[in-house]
Amino acid sequence: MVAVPSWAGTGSAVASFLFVWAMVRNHIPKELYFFISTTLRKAFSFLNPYIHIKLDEYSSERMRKDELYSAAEAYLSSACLHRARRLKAELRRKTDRPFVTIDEYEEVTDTFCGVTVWWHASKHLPKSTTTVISFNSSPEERRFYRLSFHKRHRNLIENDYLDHILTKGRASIARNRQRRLFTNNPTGGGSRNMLWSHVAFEHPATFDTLAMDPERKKAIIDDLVTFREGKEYYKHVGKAWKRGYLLFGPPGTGKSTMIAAIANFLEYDVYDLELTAVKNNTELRKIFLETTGKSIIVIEDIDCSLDLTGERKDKKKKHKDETEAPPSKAIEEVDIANKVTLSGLLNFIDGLWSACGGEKIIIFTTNHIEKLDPALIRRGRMDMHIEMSYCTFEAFKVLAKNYLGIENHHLFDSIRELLLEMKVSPADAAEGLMLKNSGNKDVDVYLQNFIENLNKSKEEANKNAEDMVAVG
Ligand SMILES: Nc1ncnc2c1ncn2[C@@H]1O[C@H](COP(=O)(O)OP(=O)(O)OP(=O)(O)O)[C@@H](O)[C@H]1O
Ligand SMILES: [Mg+2]
Repeated sequence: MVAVPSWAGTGSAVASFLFVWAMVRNHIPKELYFFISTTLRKAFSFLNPYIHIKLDEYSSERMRKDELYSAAEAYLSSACLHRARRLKAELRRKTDRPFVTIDEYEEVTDTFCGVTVWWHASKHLPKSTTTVISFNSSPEERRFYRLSFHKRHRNLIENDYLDHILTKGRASIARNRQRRLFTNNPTGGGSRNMLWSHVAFEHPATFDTLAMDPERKKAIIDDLVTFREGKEYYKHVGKAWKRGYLLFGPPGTGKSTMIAAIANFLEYDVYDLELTAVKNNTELRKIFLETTGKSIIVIEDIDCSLDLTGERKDKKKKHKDETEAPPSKAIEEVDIANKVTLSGLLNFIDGLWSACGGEKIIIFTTNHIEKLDPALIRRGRMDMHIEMSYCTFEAFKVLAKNYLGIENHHLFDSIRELLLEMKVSPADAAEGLMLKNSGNKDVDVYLQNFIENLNKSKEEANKNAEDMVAVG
């Protein structure tokens, strides 16, 4: 362990002085006490070339954990842990791995641009510890770090090193945090305080395992990277830092799998929003405000969630059907108070509120893009429309690699031909390639079965088509 340098020999002199000082301080007038202590502090700081910066666990203005403290904690745990002898491990809430950091009263060194600094972990003990025995954890206990360095490096440390700590610490926190999958609780019910419930997000899908045309996959990844790194750009052009993706296509083509792959790629949390459980637009806004940055807000099967197109169609119908009595204004107002409307949803996506809380991705999925109101999915709201299609040969190759571990095979040509003629969803293709617990791991057999099944489906499809023609 390395300690902040001190002068040999002065230690015992200072200790004796402090002892005498503690004895006499209660017997001298207050004014004299303040005069002596101020003079002594000045003298010590003149002689001591080291500067100390204290990083408190809780910020003074709000009773919440200070971000710089948390960043320093994560930074020390990832960059300086190997130099510490006394460590502390704890299982923190919302994580599934022990978090190891330096223990209290331990000191470690760090080097930045050739300059050595000292980090000392400590804590303020609660005032009551000496007199009261408490069975609760000490609520007054406040941990802090003291960062010490030579005064000639003051500019470097204050301007660059603290920034470095913040950036590296934040990155380390993002890397190690357990990501979460949220779902909204029904609003208007009993648990009004808890708008979202969550579980650990553990979906294993990645872009490597996603069966899709490689070029289209690359275009999506590039788009995501541009978004993730676009903080300054979005600020510069005056846009909220958010991006919308519309995933559309038949069932089993990988829309939900794509969402999981995006979340894993960006390391974002996922908020799975069930619109039918939201009472009205006001509740929707509250729910939105409870989401955090670095998150994906998903509305699956948006065409089924609500009759979002109904609002506009009803108005048109009302004009056409003049014999029907118009609903009273009061009924209309009650109706709006009890449902999420298209305009409420549009506000949610890109109204003033949408810029709150950091970067966000909004994803809608649908099997029926044609049913959606164009206003909902116009560019700017849903910036990228991604069609998830039936299995192409390129997509099949990804599945074959994932499921069977092969990149080429003499039966691939026949499969290519069949996939050109047939509409097979990746979900069906994946099911056909899944190694069952039959003990038979022969790839030839699996591919042969796969081809046979495709041929059977083809024959059935042809027969159905012929029947239809005959009936017609
Ligand atoms: N493109 C794909 N790549 C890899 N696996 C896929 C793909 N599409 C489907 N699958 C497999 O099929 C299963 C179902 O896919 P998924 O739920 O993503 O389809 P979906 O498009 O969301 O369907 P739905 O419209 O019914 O919600 C997944 O668990 C996955 O194993
Ligand atoms: Mg789905």
